[in-house]
Amino acid sequence: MTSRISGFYHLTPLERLDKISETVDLSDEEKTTLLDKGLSVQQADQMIENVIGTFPIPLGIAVNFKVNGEDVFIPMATEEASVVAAASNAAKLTYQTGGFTTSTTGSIMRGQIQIINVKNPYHTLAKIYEKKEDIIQLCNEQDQTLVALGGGAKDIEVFVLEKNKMVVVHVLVDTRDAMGANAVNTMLEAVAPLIEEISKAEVVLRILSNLADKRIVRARATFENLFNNKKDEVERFLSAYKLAMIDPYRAATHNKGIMNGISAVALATGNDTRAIEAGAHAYAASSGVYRSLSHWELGDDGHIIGTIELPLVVGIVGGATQTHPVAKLALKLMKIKSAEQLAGIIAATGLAQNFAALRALATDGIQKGHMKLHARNMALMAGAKMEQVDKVIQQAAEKETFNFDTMKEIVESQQN
Ligand SMILES: CC(C)(COP(=O)([O-])OP(=O)([O-])OC[C@H]1O[C@@H](n2cnc3c(N)ncnc32)[C@H](O)[C@@H]1OP(=O)([O-])[O-])[C@@H](O)C(=O)NCCC(=O)NCCSC(=O)C[C@@](C)(O)CC(=O)[O-]
Ligand SMILES: NC(=O)C1=CN([C@@H]2O[C@H](COP(=O)(O)OP(=O)(O)OC[C@H]3O[C@@H](n4cnc5c(N)ncnc54)[C@H](OP(=O)(O)O)[C@@H]3O)[C@@H](O)[C@H]2O)C=CC1
Repeated sequence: MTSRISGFYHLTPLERLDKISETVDLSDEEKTTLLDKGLSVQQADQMIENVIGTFPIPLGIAVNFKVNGEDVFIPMATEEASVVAAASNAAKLTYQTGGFTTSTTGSIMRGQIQIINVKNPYHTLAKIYEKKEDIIQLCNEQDQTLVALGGGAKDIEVFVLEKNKMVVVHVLVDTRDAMGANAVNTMLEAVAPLIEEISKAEVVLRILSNLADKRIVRARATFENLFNNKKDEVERFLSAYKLAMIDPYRAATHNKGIMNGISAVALATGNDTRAIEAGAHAYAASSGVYRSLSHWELGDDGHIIGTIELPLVVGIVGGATQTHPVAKLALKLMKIKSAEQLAGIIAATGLAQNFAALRALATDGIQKGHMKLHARNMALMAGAKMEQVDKVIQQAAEKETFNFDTMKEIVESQQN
């Protein structure tokens, strides 16, 4: 199987699906699910409240990815043009240098229990640690499945916030292949009365933390030096990264570019994109200054070496991962066997996304590539009918501009 398919984007959606089906066995029913709207109103009505319909967004496939030695087609759900093209374009430049290599620190989530108006916080801290085993045992009584899978509550950490007379207990829970929020929150609510008994004070918050700093994923890759060793372009690329390390205004956009890739795969697999984004941005600020989640260095051979590290809390069970039919298919397309494997692929996609953006910004600028692909949206926005779009774009290309005003002029001239 190879994910390196040149010109994949010239195929029709059905031809792309057939191509992928050559290596991932998809039934006709599964193909229909993907090509139809993917989620029925009846299914949606089982997932959230007050359902009146569904909100389908495009599902693309990033090609050219090799992650930990395995070729993989990566499903990306996004409304933004050029994101899938960018990820594929960047991955292409790593295909011959070994692709992406990833690692994870495990699947430990932090659950927080906040205790207020604590008279003697340090005395309370000591008493809580003395009862650690009771706390852990009571947590694990809430989720036999998780414990049977080798997961469950493993440890606690206690913090004194002296100024506010608060003590915060962190329960460290291994949630295995689940994102784990529901599992952790259930444990915290069950153990809160015991914490109040030990501390002789009032518990308020019992909720997991999205700053999952014990569930860090790292990815690295070497990108062929497409600048043909043009020194100035390599320097421009690296200067764009360095700005994102020292300037929060730039770092916010730099990391948004990374999340274009990360959130698209997270959404496609039914994961909680808000939880992932909250954790990523909190981690980006954890040094005290909000900065880039990725790092870029010049390799000996002139290639550019990229690395990324961030908390990436994803599940392959729980949440919508198994209830949304397309999410299940997205996991099948990537042949996912564990949450850690999925997290690695997602981190690799974010790194690729970042390379493509920095490369465009350091050379032609983002608009040249982005607007060429965004043109279809602009033509439709300017009032073009579906059958008109290709002709409108052709005329816009002749004028070498894809802005709304030009599109509107072209559409109106064609319709008169
Ligand atoms: C857009 C490209 C890829 C064109 O780049 P190009 O060099 O014109 O592409 P190419 O024709 O040489 O093709 C190279 C490969 O790109 C892919 N590719 C090429 N065209 C397509 C297409 N139509 N559909 C799908 N895939 C496509 C495809 O894999 C292709 O390989 P091939 O199939 O030829 O062997 C390039 O200009 C690019 O990567 N630009 C960056 C775009 C980007 O980053 N978009 C994200 C949105 S902008 C944003 O929100 C993030 C940002 C910018 O703010 C972040 C930041 O500030 O850091
Ligand atoms: N701040 C946040 O991020 C919050 C997020 N959420 C939401 O919580 C949901 C995710 O919570 P989560 O607990 O994962 O969801 P679920 O409770 O749906 O699924 C987790 C449960 O699945 C069972 N399970 C079966 N197989 C496995 C396995 N291999 N590994 C791990 N668990 C397994 C476990 O035990 P058992 O069967 O005993 O349950 C586990 O408790 C998401 O929808 C998210 O949006 C909710 C609140 C806050």
